[in-house]
Amino acid sequence: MLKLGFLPPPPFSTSKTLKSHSNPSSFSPCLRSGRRVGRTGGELGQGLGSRPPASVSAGAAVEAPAVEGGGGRGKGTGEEYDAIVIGSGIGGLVAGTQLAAKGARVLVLEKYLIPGGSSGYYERDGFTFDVGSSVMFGFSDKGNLNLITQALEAVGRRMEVVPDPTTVHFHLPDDLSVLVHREYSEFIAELISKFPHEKEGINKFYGECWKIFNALNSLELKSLEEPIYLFGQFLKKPLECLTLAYYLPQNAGNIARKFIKDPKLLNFIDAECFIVSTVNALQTPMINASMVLCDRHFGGINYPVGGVGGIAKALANGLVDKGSLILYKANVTNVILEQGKAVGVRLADGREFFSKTVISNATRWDTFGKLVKVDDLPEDEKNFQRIYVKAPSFLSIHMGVKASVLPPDTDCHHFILEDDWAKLEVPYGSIFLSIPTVLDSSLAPEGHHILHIFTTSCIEDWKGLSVKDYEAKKEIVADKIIKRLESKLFPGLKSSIVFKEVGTPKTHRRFLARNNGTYGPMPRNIPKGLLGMPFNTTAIDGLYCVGDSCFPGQGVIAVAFSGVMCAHRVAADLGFEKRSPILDTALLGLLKWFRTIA
Ligand SMILES: NC(=O)c1ccc[n+]([C@@H]2O[C@H](COP(=O)([O-])OP(=O)(O)OC[C@H]3O[C@@H](n4cnc5c(N)ncnc54)[C@H](O)[C@@H]3O)[C@@H](O)[C@H]2O)c1
Ligand SMILES: CC(C)=CCC/C(C)=C/C=C/C(C)=C/C=C/C(C)=C/C=C/C=C(C)/C=C/C=C(C)/C=C/C=C(\C)CCC=C(C)C
Repeated sequence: MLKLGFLPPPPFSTSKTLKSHSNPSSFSPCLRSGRRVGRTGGELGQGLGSRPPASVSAGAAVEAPAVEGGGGRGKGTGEEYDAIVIGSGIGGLVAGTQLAAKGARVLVLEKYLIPGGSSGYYERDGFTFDVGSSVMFGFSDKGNLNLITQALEAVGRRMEVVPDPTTVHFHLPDDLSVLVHREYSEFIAELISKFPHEKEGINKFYGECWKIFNALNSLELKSLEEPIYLFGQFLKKPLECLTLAYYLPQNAGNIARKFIKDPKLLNFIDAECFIVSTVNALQTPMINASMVLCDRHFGGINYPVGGVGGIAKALANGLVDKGSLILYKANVTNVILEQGKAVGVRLADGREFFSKTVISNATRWDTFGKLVKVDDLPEDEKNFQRIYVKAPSFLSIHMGVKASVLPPDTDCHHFILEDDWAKLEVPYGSIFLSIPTVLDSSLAPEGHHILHIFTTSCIEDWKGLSVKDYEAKKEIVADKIIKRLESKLFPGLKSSIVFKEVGTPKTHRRFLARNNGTYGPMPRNIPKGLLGMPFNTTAIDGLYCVGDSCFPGQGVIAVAFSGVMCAHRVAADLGFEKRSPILDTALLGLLKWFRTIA
């Protein structure tokens, strides 16, 4: 196993400490071979299973101080925080920790038992599973775009990481197999060897991506909604800012078509974009495509030792160290408005907490559909819903398998689309597979590997079923996917399984509070790049959004950037950073207008 030595071992979360806490979370409620822990009903009235026992406390995973008995001024017992963050996904945690590091007093309220949301973890029978995918961008020791590393450092945390020598192994129709090597030159040489007639086009398209990545990487990243910073960057780096402004409304597919003619190679570019955006290249903003297509070679993909869940735990611990608070089992049902301004939140159990600002890490559909009670949806949100719809959810299969089933030198991440390019964006059409134990063997008992298999799936496919039919359908669908993997990659896979848990879009909705299980917005049609994507401020004074329904969209590094931007804008509004109210009005008005023409 290669070890990247740039960071010392984390003081807070080795795989050992992860495993020493008993079963703190339960992403998918169904246990192996029909073993179940009872049901609590809830939104999955059809019986997906249950959360872990209520006696399992957040403190088992994070040293969170208790915030008991309501802290609201409504109850006359609590303080007014600078900011309340609803939700502890990476977006919410980065916003919270950045603010705490600037000296603000923050309260993070998380519905679930542990932090992390879709970047959380759960443990079963000695296996530590990542809830979401295990491909981590922005986790290197280089440049300005290593936002995960920087977010941890802001609260005095570091994690040991293992570099992945290959980002992803594509297994595509017509036996096209492409390995995305960490070394850019090796990847380009491999791609050119498959498409020698497109050598120039390949170099030009990926070269264009580097132009954008280098511009991004040269900037100090803060809020694009804060004029003093934005105009300052234009003065310091005019060429880079103009480059970004030029590409902001463009998509990767159009640019690829300028340089590349071979339809099969264009299909490959679609697959490159699809794995990070769940849409094809024509619908993927060029800035986002460049970010991921280059960071994987610049900083590389690096896996945190002990699992992805360690990132959220470290951020939550860091937040507490900075004198702020995180409270679990805190289900926010309302944002409290006074004279049109957000001043606090109410929980399902009736407790109220008050603050100068409220930041929602819930999806925009939930923030404006459930948490904020206004008669009419603000124009900005109508505009957002005009341009974007909910991206599909996933069916995920977490498995523990005997190590002997994997050939030696198996890569960590695979993307499989067997025989028909037309199936790329169709539910269950393609298969994502991560085997994080290839990089960190401590995640599984000796002699075993973890396989996390996922494929796009829509909640509609899982509605209206009885408990029995729902469970049976999960088994049937999972079985088909496993058979496909058996015939494409790993003969004998089924008989090597020692643990299996299947999650559906309903599981994602229930345990991660994702609206319809979605992983963020996707454009309804061909978008104008990132131009229509809302930033962090909202139409409601004092209310901000953070996470994947904000600029720049889905992905851990993307939501980390949204957290950095949000914290900067909120800090300026709270007086922790410089601001100019006149320039604010002008810039926010201009950005709003850009969104309406997107
Ligand atoms: N490797 C990867 O790239 C990878 C892996 C996992 C996840 N992801 C990405 O992470 C992104 C999501 O991050 P995010 O930060 O936007 O959101 P998130 O879904 O991870 O976190 C939101 C959090 O808010 C909580 N929450 C929601 N409503 C609440 C309420 N009313 N009260 C209290 N808590 C509430 C949820 O329980 C959850 O913990 C996804 O887009 C996904 O692509 C990426
Ligand atoms: C304001 C205006 C108007 C103008 C101005 C100009 C300028 C200055 C601009 C600027 C801009 C900027 C800064 C921007 C930024 C951006 C960014 C940072 C972005 C980022 C992005 C990212 C992303 C999108 C990411 C994503 C990722 C993901 C999603 C991932 C995923 C993964 C997976 C799923 C994996 C797969 C797996 C397998 C295959 C197994």
